[in-house]
Amino acid sequence: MSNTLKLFLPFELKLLPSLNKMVVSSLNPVSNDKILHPSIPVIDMSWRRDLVLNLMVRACEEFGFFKLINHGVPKGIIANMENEGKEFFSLPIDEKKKAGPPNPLGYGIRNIGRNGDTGELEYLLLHTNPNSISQRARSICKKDPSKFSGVLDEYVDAVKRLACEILDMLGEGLGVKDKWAFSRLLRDKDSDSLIRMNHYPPYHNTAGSKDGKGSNNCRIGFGEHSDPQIISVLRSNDVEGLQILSSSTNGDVWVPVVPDPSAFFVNVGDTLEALTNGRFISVRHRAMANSYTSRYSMIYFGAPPLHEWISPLPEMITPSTPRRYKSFTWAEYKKIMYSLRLSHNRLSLFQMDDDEERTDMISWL
Ligand SMILES: C=C1C[C@]23C[C@@]1(O)CC[C@H]2[C@@]12CC[C@H](O)[C@@](C)(C(=O)O1)[C@H]2[C@@H]3C(=O)O
Ligand SMILES: O=C(O)CCC(=O)C(=O)O
Ligand SMILES: [Fe+2]
Repeated sequence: MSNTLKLFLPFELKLLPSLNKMVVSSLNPVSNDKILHPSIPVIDMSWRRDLVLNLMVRACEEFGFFKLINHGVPKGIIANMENEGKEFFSLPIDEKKKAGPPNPLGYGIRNIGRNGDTGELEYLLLHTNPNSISQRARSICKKDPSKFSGVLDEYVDAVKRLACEILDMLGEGLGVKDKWAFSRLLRDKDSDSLIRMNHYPPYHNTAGSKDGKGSNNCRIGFGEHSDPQIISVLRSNDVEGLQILSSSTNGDVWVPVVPDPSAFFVNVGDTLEALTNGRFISVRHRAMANSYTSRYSMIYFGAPPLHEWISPLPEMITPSTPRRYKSFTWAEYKKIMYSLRLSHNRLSLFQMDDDEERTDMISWL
């Protein structure tokens, strides 16, 4: 039995008795072959703490992604947030455009970033700072800006708390001396964290099936990328679309994430990959717009303050795992990421070259 299978046994058993793979249809537009997909780790926050720590670390090492259930965020807070998003996206386009164009914050439609990326979506991208939210609320929700900012602040507060709890567990699970090393960056009053609400409007495929499930004629809602921050906590309504890229012996496969509105999905971001010296992987993912129903997602991107230096933690550097990434400030990383296309592997620009790695090894010894 593989280590992975042993580790994810509680939920693997529910899926398949003896294999860590499920046979499902690929949603990849270029292939409709039946392929083997690894199943996505599910972690129940009500399990024993030591088990949760262990599973989280393994999920971040193997997938950079996991589903979290029994997370403790009240349903009402989530429902209020989803309703604010739905209300905003149902406004006439001219009204919505008053909250844009994105700079990068604000309302955007189809255009993603500054370098020509597009997708079948509209979105609101906001800073999580309550002052920034209340200022933006004036152009987003003219009817009741203080209700809008109240709902967002409450959601951000709850999801940030969850993100910090996850990061503390990861720190402890990794055996990092300073187990608050990750969460401190999000708790900092100058943290550059963001909140994003995405709406993928129904895409009507007259040639395909009407339920949006049988069609192979998908459109990209949000193209392939990794999230640049430390951690992303995503929640969507009950409509499929999110896919993660998983590397296996068969090559890379797009694994469809079965939607679960009662759960959160957690992504490792580029910055956490750098902090863990590549032990955790920043998962590449995308969202498809292939349904007859609107898909709504909301994502909290936990980020460090702009001036913060990001370097692999000392415990993550050993003779068998030499230093992989150079130090950078979050401001520097952001500047580079905004000069690049969505799909660019921007963290690779900060990889140590062989000479630097050798010098670092010598100073370590
Ligand atoms: C094309 C771009 C959009 C993005 C900034 C970038 O230049 C490359 C990263 C993109 C991304 C992906 C994750 C988040 O949705 C996001 C807000 C982020 O921090 O990095 C977006 C950026 C964006 O939409 O502004
Ligand atoms: O909408 C989704 O499920 C994913 C969106 C995403 O990856 C992002 O906004 O960075
Ligand atoms: Fe993303």
